[in-house]
Amino acid sequence: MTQTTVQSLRDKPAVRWTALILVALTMFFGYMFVDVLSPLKTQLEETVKWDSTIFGTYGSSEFFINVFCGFLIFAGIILDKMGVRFTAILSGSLMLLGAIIKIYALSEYFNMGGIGFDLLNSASFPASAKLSCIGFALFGCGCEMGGVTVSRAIVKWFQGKEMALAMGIEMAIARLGVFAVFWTSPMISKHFAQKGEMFLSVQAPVIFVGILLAVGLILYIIYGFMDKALEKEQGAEEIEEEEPFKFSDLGKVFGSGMFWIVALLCVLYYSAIFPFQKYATEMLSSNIGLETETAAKIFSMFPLGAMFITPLLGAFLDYKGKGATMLIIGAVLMFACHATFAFFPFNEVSHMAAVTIAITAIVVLGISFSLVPAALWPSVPKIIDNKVLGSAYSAIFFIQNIGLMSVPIIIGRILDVTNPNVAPGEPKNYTTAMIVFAMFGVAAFFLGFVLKIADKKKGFGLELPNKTK
Ligand SMILES: NCCCC[C@H](N)C(=O)NCC(=O)O
Repeated sequence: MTQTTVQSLRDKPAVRWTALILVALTMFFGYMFVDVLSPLKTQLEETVKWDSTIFGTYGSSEFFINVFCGFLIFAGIILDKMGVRFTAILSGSLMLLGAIIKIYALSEYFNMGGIGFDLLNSASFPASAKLSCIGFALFGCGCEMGGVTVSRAIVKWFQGKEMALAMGIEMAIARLGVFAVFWTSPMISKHFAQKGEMFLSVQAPVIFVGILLAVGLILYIIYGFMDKALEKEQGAEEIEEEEPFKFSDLGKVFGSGMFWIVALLCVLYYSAIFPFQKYATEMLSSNIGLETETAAKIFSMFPLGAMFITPLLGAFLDYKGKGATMLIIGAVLMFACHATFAFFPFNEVSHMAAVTIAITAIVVLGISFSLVPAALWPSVPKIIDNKVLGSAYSAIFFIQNIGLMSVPIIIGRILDVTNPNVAPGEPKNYTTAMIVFAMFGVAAFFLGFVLKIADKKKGFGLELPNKTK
């Protein structure tokens, strides 16, 4: 007798990978938006008078609502209660709304006294920066909510299959967004600066990525149809993730010691990555004496390297394991890169040698940024009950966001204090700032060890492969 097995949508590779591409592309546009102004720090200093502290506050503002209003916790609750497709569309809408506000904040019309300018303007903090912060904070709600939702969507489609590979590819696509924006943003900016359109030189890159975010929202809506079809098909089948959210879930998450180790490792590691991205272009220009466009292109190798290696490491983790070890090595490499920029005497070697060493350090950071995310995120389902996974990712992001919010302000302040007489646009001394970034690597390294020991004792399987069939 022959038996026919009915394939579910998630069993069809073409369908589940299409679902992945749809959600990942929106994150691609989101990550472009996150760093759209990062390569333009010097131009912002000259055009809209943002000093390093203001720029740092702007960088931090992405996380204001997530941290101060605990939005990320709500995001987890919304995700658990309303499901992936509602949350995806909500997050895409918030990202777009934030982008529109930021576009307005950087417009010539607004900065020449347009609606809301007088209300927001003050000598110490320009209106353009305040309104950009408001827009970026709303965008940040959407982007982080999107991140949690995408992780959840991947678990939904890929659990027991190529889950780490899928997460790795999703992150690789997001990294490609960072790479893309470090090329396009200075190019668009230069085009308008050469025409003497100074406001457009900082606003046009934001408009460009804002349009991409509108496309991203459409992709989330299309994903929503796929998600609905999957749910309809699964019907009354037991679906673990569909359990309604209960507040006691948060207690379960926060009560787990392993959760805290992972969350602290995450905040320490990422605090030396995303905030660094905001300053990297100016740091490279200052340390090596490069033009903004060239410095941004050198830095773009960081996400590019991470993009190629993350999926490979995801696949390695699926088939071979060694997640905790990967986290430790990633922390060491991150320290090595930041320490190089803190201590290497770039001005005492030839320009060629300085550029080569800078590129090598950036590539090393890229490898680190492949190892850690590829191992960290797929580890969460191993230490946390599936039923509270949405809340767990949100809680980790919440703790991570506290670091991502604080560090840019701290670095901005350090730069202003350690460069008291440096005129806008002039090279800055980045030594102290880079030492701070390097210290995060040291702390992450120790936590990686704690995690590995705890895993060995409790047997969560962080060093084991993911693939079950
Ligand atoms: N918006 C930029 C920061 C994204 C932080 C996000 N919570 C995250 O950790 N994403 C995972 C990653 O490795 O990019």
